[in-house]
This record gives sequence, structure tokens and C-alpha cells, in this order.
Amino acid sequence: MSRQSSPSGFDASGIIDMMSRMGLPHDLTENALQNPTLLQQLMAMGYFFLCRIISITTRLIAVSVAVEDPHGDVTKLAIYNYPCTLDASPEETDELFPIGTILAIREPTYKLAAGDGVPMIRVDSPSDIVFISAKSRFLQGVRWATGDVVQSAPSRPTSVETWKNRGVKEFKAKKWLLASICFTEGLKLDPNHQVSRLNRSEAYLRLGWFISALRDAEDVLKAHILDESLYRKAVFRAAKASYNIDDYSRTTEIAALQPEDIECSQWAVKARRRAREKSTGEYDWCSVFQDSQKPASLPDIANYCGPIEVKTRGGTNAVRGVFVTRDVKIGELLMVAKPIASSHPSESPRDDNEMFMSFNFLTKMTSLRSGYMLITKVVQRIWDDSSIAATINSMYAGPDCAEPLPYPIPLASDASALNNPQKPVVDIDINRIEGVISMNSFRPQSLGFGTFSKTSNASHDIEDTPSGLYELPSFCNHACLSTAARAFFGDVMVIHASQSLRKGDEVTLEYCDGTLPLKQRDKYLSNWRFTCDCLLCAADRADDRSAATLRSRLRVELSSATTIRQAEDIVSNIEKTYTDHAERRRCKSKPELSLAYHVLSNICWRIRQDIRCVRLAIKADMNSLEAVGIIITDRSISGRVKRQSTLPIDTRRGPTHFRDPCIMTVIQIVFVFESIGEKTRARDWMKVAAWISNICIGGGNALFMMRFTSVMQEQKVMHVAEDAL
Ligand SMILES: C[S@@+](CC[C@H](N)C(=O)[O-])C[C@H]1O[C@@H](n2cnc3c(N)ncnc32)[C@H](O)[C@@H]1O
Repeated sequence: MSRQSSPSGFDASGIIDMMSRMGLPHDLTENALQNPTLLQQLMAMGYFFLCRIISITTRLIAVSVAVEDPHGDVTKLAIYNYPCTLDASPEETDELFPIGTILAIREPTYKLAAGDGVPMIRVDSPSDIVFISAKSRFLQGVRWATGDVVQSAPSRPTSVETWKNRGVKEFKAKKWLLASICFTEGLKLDPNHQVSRLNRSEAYLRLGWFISALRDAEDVLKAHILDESLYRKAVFRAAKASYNIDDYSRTTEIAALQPEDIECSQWAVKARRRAREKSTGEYDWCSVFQDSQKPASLPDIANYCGPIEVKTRGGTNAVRGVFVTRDVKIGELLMVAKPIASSHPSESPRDDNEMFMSFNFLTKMTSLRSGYMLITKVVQRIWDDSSIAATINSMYAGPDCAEPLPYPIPLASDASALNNPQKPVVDIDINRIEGVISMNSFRPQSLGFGTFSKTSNASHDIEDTPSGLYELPSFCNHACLSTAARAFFGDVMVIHASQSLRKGDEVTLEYCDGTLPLKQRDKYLSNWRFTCDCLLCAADRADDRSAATLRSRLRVELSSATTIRQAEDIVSNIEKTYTDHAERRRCKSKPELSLAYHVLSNICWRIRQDIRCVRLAIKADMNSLEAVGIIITDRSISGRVKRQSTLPIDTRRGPTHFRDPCIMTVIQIVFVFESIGEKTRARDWMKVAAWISNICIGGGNALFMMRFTSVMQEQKVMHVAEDAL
């Protein structure tokens, strides 16, 4: 086999030679071949490796090519996390890394591959790959033992027009990165070729490289071109780019350059709307909800930072957290956060034969394709935006990474744009990115329409789920009994206060399902290396030791109860597992009991042979609500409504858990009251459903109606809602 045709034709003496030339002592290199741990130690030692691509690419997760060094020794090079490569076709990766390309690999990691055992150079941080022009002065004196030209290296255009035409072809094939590379090559030959610059701006827009897109479009504007169509395109692209970096005042200024142009002035209108959302926190939630119903949607809205700040937690625990800067009412909007990056299974449907799974040694959890894709997506965002790199550096990345830098990050003077699409504006620290994603990523599960049909959780374990990284929400610490509730509109995270807060109180979120038994919560949270000490954990820990085991056993028994009597007895025994102590009284929440009452209510419904069953069902539903903290002030089921307030609950407290299910439960209560002719009670409980929806999700009665219309129609209580709200 020719040494140039395949990396597997490589012999060990060549490796030793090459490693020596990389500056590694001979005995070390020889040992390293026998000893993989030693090979690991050779990582990140600060060497670079000069090589030339001599084969076409293959792609599994990484892009792999065979490379030779100037002496003609050959090895495999595996490139991970390079933008646009995870789902690229072989032709595309061949064009990105064509035969003959000269590369300098910084800090090369030489390792044995897991699969075929062939040693390879692995690059995880794509900024460690430096593309070198064959004419570079850096290569003066370098002689390639196999000849100056690699056979079968593709020819390169020599005129700006040919590069432009090639770029347009790549653009039409939706190969945005390749298109931007072609336009850049053309611009190297003629920096005044404004069509190429404008085309590159559009390719950058498609890549999400908005800072560079803006710089290119503004450079074209500065060039005072006379062509009207080009000028209009430049204005349009600059407006779009500035809008996407949330610089709404700049968008308005740019759009004003073409006041007569309808499309440009639409950018100005949208920018003014976004600026208003950003400063007031007022959104049209119904249309945001509608937008969010498309798969992998990212509604077009502004970020919002409410009355909150990130600061260090007091006491012995010197971790940072998010705190309110004034008294906040239950249900107040605290944050609206678009993701830094997000990834969805639907964006990259996997090959039928592909089984993708990665294991995260930080969280000790497996992740599927979307979790892994998020790394490449974050790399792609950082590529053009150093402020995102700064944000990543300020986020907690786990105990094995350097301490995070202070947050908020100081404002950068002016963002630098890409000079070359193959060279990111900052070094990519992949280790930190992986740490940050492990410790901070969320699973955006977009709000849907309410439904009574329950989906089984059983299959969710092996199903891929969306993954997203967010800035401000990442600074929120965890509490199983959290002070704030998050909801997703598509990929946009919206956080409301789930209880009234005093100035200086901490805004906490549930990292794991707070309704799980304590032991499971502890196990899950140990991956983050802390033990939760919230009110719910304190209460659960203060319970009798055997209580949790007994509770779980009874829950299993309850699932097979067939009569109301049996179910009532089991629920009453579950209730007895909660000792009456100060911690529980402070916490006021018993999520597992809430679930048990919910099951009891369902059994009553199923049987429903007389009015007694119906009454029991309502009572069980009310108990279920109370077990998650709702204070019911009027539990009456019949007779004259005697209370002073319109609502039968105390609106100073909302549900601690099960927020959407609580709304369903209340709609069920409405249905029963309506069916037994208790019209006033039905109306008042409908107001409770809308109130819960509003404090947890926001959007007022209109959004509640929109989300729950089909449920209310199914329950034949739509007219009650129309009457009550
Ligand atoms: C997403 S970060 C939260 C922000 C982080 N505290 C910071 O300083 O950037 C997650 C990390 O915060 C810490 N943390 C979160 N909730 C905590 C809690 N309830 N008690 C102690 N540490 C907590 C843990 O170190 C966890 O790995």
C-alpha cells in the first residue's frame, strides 16, 4: 500500500520519527507507543505539527484525513467540532479540507484510536488548525519529501470572478461556509470587489455570523457604490445583521438609509418593537406562543432582564446566584432569554444505521446527538463573536476547569469580525465549552396546548431531546422548591417568580424534577457536586427514615387499587408518612401526596356511580392542589357561596410543582361544578385556572384561552371560560 493512500499503511518507526520531530524525547515517544496513558500526558504540550492533506475525507463524528509531514511520513488527522461539519456531506468536507492543503496543528494530541487502534492526531479545538497558504513566508525553507505538489490536489481559481462564481454555486447548494471561503479567496485577489464582499455578508448571515456580516455590509456602504441594487442589498443586510445581534438602535439607523424601501423599513419597525420589549418586558405572548408551535422554533423576540442581578451568594458558600433587586410579586416576569445556541433532534435526522451516544464524565450521564451537537453549535457561535467566548469564560464549567471570570462581563469596545472564515476571532477552548455545557445546558421543551392525555415517560430515556445553552438563566442555582418557574416558547426561556419575593431573595430553578423522591433528587444533583438544602429537602430529610421507602411502596400499591375504598386507605397511609414537624410546616409542599390524591381523584372519576363519587373526586382534586402549596379558602361544594373574595383560593401563593397539571385539575373541578349545576363555583374555579396559568406562564387570560381551548371544549366548559374571563 502506498504511504500516501491510507493512514493504516503507516508503520511504527515512522511515528517515532515524527514524534521526535515534534520535539518529544526519543525514549518518551517509543514508550508512548506502548503506553496509552503516557500518550495522554503528551497532550497540550505546546507543539505544532506541520502537515499536508493527502487523502479525501471521511466523516463519522470527526472529519478524518490522511496527512503527511514534510519528511513524507503519514498519519491520520481527526478534526472534531469544526463548524458545519457534523452533518456535512463527504463532498463538502472534501472541499473544506481539500487534498494538498497545508495545515499547522497547534498543540497536537497524538493518541491511539479506540476503533482500529491506528494512532492519530486528534484536534478538538478547531482554532488549533491553522490553514497555511503554499506561498506563505512561514513555509520558506520547508521541503516536502514527496514533491512540491500533491497529486490529485484540486486546482485553485486564479481570478476573483472565478472565485465569486464558485462561491455563488456553493451558496446555491446551501454550503454557506464554503461559499464564504470562496468569496474570501476572491477578496484576497481584489479587496475592492464589492459584490464578493456583499455575497460574503449574506453567507455570514446564513451561518449566524452576524458581526462579520454587519462589518462586510457596512464596508460596502462605506465604499460609496453607485449601483442602486447593491446599495439596497448592503442596507438590507446590515439592518438584518445588526438586528440579529440585538443592536436595535443601529438597525433603526441603518434602515433609515433607505426610508422608501418597504423591506428595509420593516426592519426598523421590528427593531423598535424589540427595543420596547427589552426595556418594558411587555410581549404579545399569544403571537409568541403561536410562533413557538413550529418544530425547533425560535420566536423573534427580545431578551429581557427584569429586576434581578447576578452576585455572590452570602454565607459560607461562595457561589454566584441570581437575586431580585426589589420586592417582586408572584407571577412577575423576571427574565426572557434566547439561547446562545440550541440543537434539536429534528435538525439533524440521524441515519437509520447510526447509533449515537456519548458519555459525559462530568455529569456521569449519557447524551444523544442533540447534546453533542450543541458543542459544535456553541463553537460556531463563538467563531464570529468574542463576547460569547467571554460569556462562556464567565460561566461555571465544573470543578476541573479554571475558575470562571467575573460576571457581568465588561462591555467590549467594538466587536472584531472575521478576517477569514477559517480562522475564528478567538481561540476556542473546547474543554471549557464542554464543561459549561455539562453544567449549564437546559432541555427546552416548548409549551404546547393543554391535554388530558398522558404520555408515558418510559420511552423518554432513549429519546433524543433538544438541548440549549442560555446566558442569564445559567447563573440561577437550584432548589427543589424553587422560587421561580421556567417555561419555553420554542427555544426562548421565560422565567416568572413562582412566589412573592423580598428584595435580595434568590431566584432559583429546579435542575431536576422536584417531585421525585429525595433519594433520586440527591443522586441526580450529586453530578453537580452539591447537596440541596432547600425547604423541601430539609422537610424530606426531617421525615422519619423509613417514610420515603414506605411512601414509594404505597405509591406502587395505589397504582393497582381498583376500588375507591382501597385507594382512600392507601392515600391516607401515604399522608401519614409525612411527620408533622417544623420543616414540613415551613415548606408546605408534598408533591408525592399531590400525585397520590390525583390518582384517587381519577379512580373516583372512573367509577363515578353516584354523586358521592363526584364529590370525592372534587375533594381529592382540591387536596391534590393543597399538597403543592395552593391555599384553598373555600372548599365548599354546594350551598350558597359565602366567601368575600371572587376566588376560592389565596392568591398570595401558587403551586410549588406540577404547574400545567394543576391547571388541568382545576379545569376538571370546573367541569364537575358545571355538571352538578354549581354555575358560580364553576365560574370562580375557571378564574383560578386562568390565574395559575398567568402566574406560571404569563400572557393573561388570552394565552390561557388559547392554550386550553381544546381541553375546555373536550370538557364542555368553554362557555364557562367565555363567561368568566
Ligand atoms: C448552573 S451553575 C449555577 C451558577 C453557579 N452557582 C455560578 O457561580 O456560576 C451550577 C452550579 O452552581 C452550584 N449550585 C447550584 N445550585 C446549588 C445549590 N443549591 N447549592 C450549592 N451549590 C449550587 C453548583 O456548583 C452547580 O454545579
